[in-house]
Amino acid sequence: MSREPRVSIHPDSQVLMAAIAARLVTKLVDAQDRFGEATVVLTGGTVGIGTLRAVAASAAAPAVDWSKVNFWWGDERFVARDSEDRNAVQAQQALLDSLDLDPSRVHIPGSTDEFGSVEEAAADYARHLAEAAAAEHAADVSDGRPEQAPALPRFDVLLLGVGPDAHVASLFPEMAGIREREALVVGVHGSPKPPPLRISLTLPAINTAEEVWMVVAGEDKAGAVGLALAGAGTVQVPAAGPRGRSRTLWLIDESAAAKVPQNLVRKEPRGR
Ligand SMILES: O=C1O[C@H](COP(=O)(O)O)[C@@H](O)[C@H](O)[C@H]1O
Repeated sequence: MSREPRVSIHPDSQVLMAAIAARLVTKLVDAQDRFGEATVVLTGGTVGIGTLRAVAASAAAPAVDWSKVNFWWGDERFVARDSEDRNAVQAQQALLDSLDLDPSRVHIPGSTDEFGSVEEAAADYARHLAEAAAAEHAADVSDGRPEQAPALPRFDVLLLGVGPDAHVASLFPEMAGIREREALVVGVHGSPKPPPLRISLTLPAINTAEEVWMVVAGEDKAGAVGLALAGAGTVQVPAAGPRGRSRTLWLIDESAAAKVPQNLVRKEPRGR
């Protein structure tokens, strides 16, 4: 499979979110068949949270063993733990609270209730990721070879919304986070979109995912989507940077697709 993006265009945002939900359920079931568990990295934003609502409404959702799904977040807002601004709080309300999850598999970045600075919360999230990676590695290495554990667990699928300014996760144009090439998690100061303090995976972390799904709807996103797919620079257009190891999918609606280069367009039939 190619790391180059593939674009699937859906008639409107409702059809889009139902289609992403169906794909996500299938992906999680497939990963559980293969590995005995599945790992998803969630996004905030309109389509990200709407997709979780669509999963909650899906007749296929019980096909997933939700107690064996590992949840991580691509970014989180550094505010109080129960703030409605938190991507995790929105995800819990949309879906997670209605599922029979294993709480030890739900990895929410820290909040102002636990940490005095966004850097401490980012370091803690990186530590959690490394611990999960080490545990996964220990379970995998059966022949006793002393290989070094990776710093990140396997991400089967990683979802990303895109802002009108082309930000992904909390990596904003021209800011330090999108320029980061070493750290896997960063603390973000001065986010142009409130709230100003955030924790984010970086591109080096995002691009370890097996599949990256860019989930976008609305005409206010058309410019960002068009630039990202036309190959703009990642620092100026962060949405141009994400690449899954085996697949990069842009799942978008017609309004968001208005400026997509024609050679990349593939329209999904209504209802998919
Ligand atoms: O702030 C954020 O924004 C983006 C996109 O949000 P949208 O409401 O414009 O769809 C989101 O993907 C990201 O996770 C979030 O923290």
